[in-house]
Amino acid sequence: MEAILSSNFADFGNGPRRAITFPMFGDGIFTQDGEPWKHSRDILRPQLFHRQYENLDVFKVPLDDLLSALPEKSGIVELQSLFFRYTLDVTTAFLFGDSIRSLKSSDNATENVFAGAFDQAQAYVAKRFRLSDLYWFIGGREFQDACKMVHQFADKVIDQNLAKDTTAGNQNRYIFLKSVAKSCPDREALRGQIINILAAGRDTTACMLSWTLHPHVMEKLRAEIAQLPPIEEVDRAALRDMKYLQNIMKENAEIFRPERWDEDLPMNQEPTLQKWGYLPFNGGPRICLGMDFALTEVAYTIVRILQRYPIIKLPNGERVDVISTMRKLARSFTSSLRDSLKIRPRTRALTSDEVESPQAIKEERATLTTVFEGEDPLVDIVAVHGLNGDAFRTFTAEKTGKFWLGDSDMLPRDLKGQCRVLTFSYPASVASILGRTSSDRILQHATTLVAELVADREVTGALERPIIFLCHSLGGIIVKRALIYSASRTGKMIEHIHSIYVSTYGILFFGTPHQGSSKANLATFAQRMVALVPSKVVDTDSQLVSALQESSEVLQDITDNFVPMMKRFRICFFWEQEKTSLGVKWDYVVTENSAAPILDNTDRAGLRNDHRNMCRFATRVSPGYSLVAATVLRYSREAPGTITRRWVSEREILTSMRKQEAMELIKGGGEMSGGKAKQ
Ligand code: HEM
Repeated sequence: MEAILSSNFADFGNGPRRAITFPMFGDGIFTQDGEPWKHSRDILRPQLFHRQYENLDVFKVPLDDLLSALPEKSGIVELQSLFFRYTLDVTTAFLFGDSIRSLKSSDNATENVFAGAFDQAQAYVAKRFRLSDLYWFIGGREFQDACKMVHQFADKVIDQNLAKDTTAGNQNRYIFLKSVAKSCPDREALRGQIINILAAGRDTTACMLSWTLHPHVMEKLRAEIAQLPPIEEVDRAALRDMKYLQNIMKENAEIFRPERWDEDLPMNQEPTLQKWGYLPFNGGPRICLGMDFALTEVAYTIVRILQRYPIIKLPNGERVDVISTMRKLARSFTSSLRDSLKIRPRTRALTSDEVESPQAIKEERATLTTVFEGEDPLVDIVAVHGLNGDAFRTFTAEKTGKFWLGDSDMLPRDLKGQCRVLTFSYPASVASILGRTSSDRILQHATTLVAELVADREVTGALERPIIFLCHSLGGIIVKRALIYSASRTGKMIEHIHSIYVSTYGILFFGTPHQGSSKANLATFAQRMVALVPSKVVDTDSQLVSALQESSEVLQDITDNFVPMMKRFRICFFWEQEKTSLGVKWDYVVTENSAAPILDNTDRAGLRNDHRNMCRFATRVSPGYSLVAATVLRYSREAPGTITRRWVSEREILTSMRKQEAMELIKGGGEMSGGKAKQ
């Protein structure tokens, strides 16, 4: 490869490429060789320099159009075809200064007729490539008409854009077309360059986008996105610093394990392989001129999509599969996904239909994600979301996308980086928790939380590090259940499970229904959660009442069992100070009485927000943020001393329990042997 692409470059030409593509591409960088090619490269190189798109402005309008073409909350969407339109829109925005906005246009609008003609002409060109020297077998009227339409449209857009007034506030805006026009002798030459770049930048980037949204990488990618500054401040440099995302973009279809790029690959052992082992953008003198542009475009698009839809999954039964057969490849020059990329994006909980499907519930696995890790952490801060919540979204401000748990400018900064922050994710739709088997489900999530935490802390050698829980809404019940479970596990073989109870120092409850000692309050809470997200937990009103009754009994039992151990923990209760729309009326989802019972030695405070938004802070000066941060900081400072002492006494207690058990065994054994001796 190195010889063909670089050292012996001059010995290899384009073969029949020019003749194959000329009817569509005309005279441009792809179809040229020798001196004309060198000249094109000289003209185009400075135009594709990263300074021209450093602030990412060129991507913004097309990206807004893409996001508005996606379902608002949840649903299934065929994304790959939207990506093809999107990359056409981005490339035209870059070339002409204004995007053709094919994503906004109706199907029969000129923009989409052009997009269709472009596809058709390109499909012919791809077929001609397969026949190589016999390319002329493929052509005919349809091909000619499609090429003509592409040229006519390009001419029209060129005319419109060249005629545009640059004095009306646009003088400083860089426009590719105008810069290239200065170096092109005539219209044909200019049109050629434009169509060549359009073809270079569209399918390639659309396919890369489709590949990058791979189900394996979502969780880790979300955590990296959560570390970004507010999206308005993100520029090309910030995207290049996203190590995991950059690795994902390098990954190929067959393997898809982005972590391998951080490993010592055999490819890195040898200088030639190092340079020539990775060739998606070609290498040598004809290396892709738009590589950096494409990587920036993909990175920014993925970040914005995942910020809007933290959960993206393939619908049940859908697979990620590369189109590898020649028949499918004939459709374009790039490898797209088999048939389509259907995904299920979600901003909120599943819709009622999806809630019903047991598969929808099963699909989501419980997981623990580390979203921040300081150098020498003194505490583990563990966030647990509530009903219909999400490990990231529950703690992310909707407008700014700020994820205050992981953002290095928010909580980690207030704790001087001396913490680890983790967030627990579990299936939390109304149907997956409330209802007849509530108690089993809550216990299942609680034990998973304990098991995941223990495993993580064991692996990182931090089993005795203090823990502070931050829990929203029903997440507080899961944490209480987890602590009850952990407290009860003292057997020799399961002592590690007990470590969560021993290490827990503080809990911040945000709108958790502690009830104010009445089951009616819990039933009301459950009913309100159902009202917020209508769901087919049950079919009839009477079933609903009895299901919620049962749920509220479960919540009540957990609360009762937790009371005796409360004095052991530092606790702060936060209640919502704003009402939530519950369909027909506005009300508190959890009342102050229930969320913040007045108890000795506990802190309590109101937060100026509604139930859903009470643990979302857009900036450090958002109402309530400093209160919450100060509480976590205070607990983090106090925790290490107390938890170290607790571990010392816990070890003594456990040792004496072991001794006691041994004594009882010996005693029991003695009686037995004594009995035998008597016989
Ligand atoms: C993921 C996206 C992309 C991939 C994988 C890719 C890949 C490639 C490859 C393999 C070539 C060499 C083609 C050949 O000579 O046979 C190439 C050339 C080229 N690419 Fe890209 N490309 C991408 C995006 C872009 C974008 C977005 C632009 C412009 C906005 C662009 C502009 C060019 C140009 C101008 C050349 C011609 C270079 C020359 O012949 O000297 N590419 N690209």
